[in-house]
Amino acid sequence: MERKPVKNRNVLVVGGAGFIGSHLTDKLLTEGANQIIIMDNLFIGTKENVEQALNNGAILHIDDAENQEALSYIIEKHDIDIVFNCATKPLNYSFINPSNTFLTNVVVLKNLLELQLKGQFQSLCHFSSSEAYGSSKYEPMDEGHPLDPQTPYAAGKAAADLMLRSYVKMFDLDAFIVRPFNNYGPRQNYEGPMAGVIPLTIKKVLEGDVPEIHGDGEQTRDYIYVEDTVDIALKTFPIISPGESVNISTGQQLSIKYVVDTIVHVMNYNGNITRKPQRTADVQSHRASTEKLQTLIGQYDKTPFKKGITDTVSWVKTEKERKET
Ligand SMILES: Cc1cn([C@H]2C[C@H](O)[C@@H](COP(=O)(O)OP(=O)(O)O[C@H]3O[C@H](CO)[C@@H](O)[C@H](O)[C@H]3O)O2)c(=O)[nH]c1=O
Repeated sequence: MERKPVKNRNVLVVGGAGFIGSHLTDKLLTEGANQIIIMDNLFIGTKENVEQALNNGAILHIDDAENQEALSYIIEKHDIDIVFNCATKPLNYSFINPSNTFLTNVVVLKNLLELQLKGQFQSLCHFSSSEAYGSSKYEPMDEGHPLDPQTPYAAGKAAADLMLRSYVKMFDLDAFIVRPFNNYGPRQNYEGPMAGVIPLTIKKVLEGDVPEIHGDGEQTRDYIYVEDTVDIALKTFPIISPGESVNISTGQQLSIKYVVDTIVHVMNYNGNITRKPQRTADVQSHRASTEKLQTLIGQYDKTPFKKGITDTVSWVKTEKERKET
């Protein structure tokens, strides 16, 4: 399968002002996409995330992709060729509003598939999540690993994946799935109950608060730096077949205890670390197989974890200072 790359094409990034979406938008600019359109409801995304992209010619529509009419209007207006779907609600929002989290993950993709079926655009790259696998049944987890979601967030991701595959089989659409494992890096939300362990720990240390480890800290994740994720997604874009999925990860398993220890070490923090009960329905262990990714794009030098953490700490610091002045 050969798909024309993004250069000179009109691209829509749904959820393009969010964490992964905004980095993807930046990367699309450097890859020479023609028009770059961002659609975001700013639920968790921010205008600041795309400030630079907007200065470089990207266009932002603040609107909700759960509204099919609004989505259709944007796609038609800008004569979109390719859609990247990065829209989602945070996993931790599952605790506050489970049905809404589930539905966002399903409805946005459903709308996109319906519009693609009507011929409104050519190609669809859907950003799913490793969470759709649930805890590992075996490791390394390849793309054939069962989908066994443990949260409504993950159930929405899994349902969306199945819907995409069925539309490809039945209607021969040009749509595929990239499956990032845990992303971290600049622009990841560090505020409040929806923040992930890396940005929240950094924020706590900066504010003189005590970082927390949930459970025994032995649960593992496969962390990848966000700029690597979007670079890899665009490298796979021209070659991955419709209906296929590919893991985006390092294949390196880190315990949460190791993650928190690395952050406090980088930040020279010698204070306490509190233990909290393990989060309900938490994934216990994740380690991805990167075999398929390597077959597609070859060897890829990923950002070393400590370097990625150092850059993330710098970003949170600068961002907090900017907000406080
Ligand atoms: C916020 C926080 C979390 N934890 C624990 C809970 C989990 O066992 C582990 C990782 O939690 P989180 O950082 O929330 O990440 P996780 O549950 O893996 O989910 C993330 O990664 C998923 C996979 O990329 C994404 O689909 C989700 O949107 C994203 O939220 O760290 C702590 O030990 N301390 C903390 O302060």
